[in-house]
Amino acid sequence: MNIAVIGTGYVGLVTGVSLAEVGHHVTCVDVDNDKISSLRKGNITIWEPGLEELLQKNITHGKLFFTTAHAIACENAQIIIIAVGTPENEDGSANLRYVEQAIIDIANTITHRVTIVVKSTVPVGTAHRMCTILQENLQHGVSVELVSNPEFLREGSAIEDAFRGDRIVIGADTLSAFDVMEEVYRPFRIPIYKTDVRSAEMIKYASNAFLATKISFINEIAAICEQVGANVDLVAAGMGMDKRIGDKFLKAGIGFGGSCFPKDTKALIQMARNVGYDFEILNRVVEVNERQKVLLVEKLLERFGSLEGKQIAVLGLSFKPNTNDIREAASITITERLIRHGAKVIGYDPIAIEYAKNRLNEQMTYAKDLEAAVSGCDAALILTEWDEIKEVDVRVYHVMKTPIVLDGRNCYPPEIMAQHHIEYHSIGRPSAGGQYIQPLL
Ligand SMILES: NC(=O)C1=CN([C@@H]2O[C@H](COP(=O)(O)OP(=O)(O)OC[C@H]3O[C@@H](n4cnc5c(N)ncnc54)[C@H](O)[C@@H]3O)[C@@H](O)[C@H]2O)C=CC1
Ligand SMILES: O=C(O)[C@H]1O[C@H](OP(=O)(O)OP(=O)(O)OC[C@H]2O[C@@H](n3ccc(=O)[nH]c3=O)[C@H](O)[C@@H]2O)[C@H](O)[C@@H](O)[C@@H]1O
Repeated sequence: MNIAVIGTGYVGLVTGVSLAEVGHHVTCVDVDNDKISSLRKGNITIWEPGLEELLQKNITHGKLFFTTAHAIACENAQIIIIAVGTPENEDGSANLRYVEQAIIDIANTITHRVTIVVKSTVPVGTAHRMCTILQENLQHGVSVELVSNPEFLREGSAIEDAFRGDRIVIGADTLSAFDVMEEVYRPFRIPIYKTDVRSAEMIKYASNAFLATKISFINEIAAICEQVGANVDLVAAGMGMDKRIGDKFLKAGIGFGGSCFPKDTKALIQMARNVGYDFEILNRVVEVNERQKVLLVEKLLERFGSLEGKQIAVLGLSFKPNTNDIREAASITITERLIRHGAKVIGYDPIAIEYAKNRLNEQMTYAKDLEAAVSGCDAALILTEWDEIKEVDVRVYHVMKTPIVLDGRNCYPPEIMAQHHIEYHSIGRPSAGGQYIQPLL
């Protein structure tokens, strides 16, 4: 099929590449000239394992094209997928100006019947509202169908998610729209869940909010574990063995970041507020997360009293491993706070440094590797559980002025750190690690 994708951010690009990979003819359009010229050369801006190779392969095979002209992208398209950003407004609600502009761009361009797919995360009712705007701006005689098809991929494993996701959600009002979407996604062999448009829009927010709730829940359990001498990792493993609970998204740490959980939780709270409902649990999920993000700084202040003149290494800058994305990463809040308390901060990340440089506090400096980062430091904070950090020989911390490690991602067994005489503070675990008894299966 001929498919146009509007917006070549993270989601638009992964969508374009994966649809081309299964044999569709895809043209991606973006208003950002630099992005398009870089993508045409086969270069990606947000690093993702395997993405650049698939991009280059599909460009070379003539299945994937990039343009800045909506008319070129939409000319022969049977499907137009909207994958533009929906950032946060000041009050937490979703800002729809890019989606609205994309709809106008489409309306100004198409001269034939087409199915328009909203993949951007949008509040319930948006697709129907966009349909009205579209009808008002369409050229005479053209008819369109509007479909909601929210995206569930995760950064860092987007290719895996695109080809092996748990479900594809399609919200539509007509059987013909479902038929078209089934044709688009049939090659992926992923279960398709068909529903009405508004429910599809809500599935996206409810899913992200539920996952965020699991994270804040386990972080609260971690806070209690620290007080009562239990080990949150062992608790989560034991809970996760119950299939009704599941073992995913129960990793305690320094809270959730990234371009979606923080904004989507707030947007759902706002969506509820607009209809007079106070989403109490979700309010608390967000509050717990704000507290969790600065927990390591609190622990550091408790340990040192003052951070004035202290040299602190920050290990891991991206919001999670396997991406160079630092949007809403804990590293932003933590480095700001450390610098405000008078600390000197030196950062290290396996791949996010270049991306981080313009976005983190300008007083921060960067190291070429982990050893250089911690060398001579008063303390090291671990913010992202990169394999490189988890698998390092922990004796590297002996090059510090004082080997004090505050681990926001529970990367090491506390016993090992104790054996190597490293002062070690992690999340929700007693410093001796707690007793681990293998379950009898
Ligand atoms: N980043 C992620 O992992 C996920 C994001 N989502 C959702 O997908 C949507 C897109 O997210 P990202 O890709 O991260 O956004 P992004 O903000 O990184 O990229 C959006 C792109 O759209 C382009 N654009 C804006 N208006 C345009 C127009 N009228 N015509 C053509 N191009 C236009 C921008 O220049 C930009 O390159 C959001 O609603 C987000 O919530 C959903 C699942 C995962
Ligand atoms: O809507 C979106 O944009 C996407 O948001 C998340 O994906 P993503 O933000 O890429 O990353 P996650 O793996 O979900 O991690 C988000 C944050 O939660 C944190 N996290 C995750 C899991 C966990 O157990 N504990 C925990 O603290 C991570 O460190 C990270 O900061 C969802 O997992 C995707 O399904 C969704 O499509």
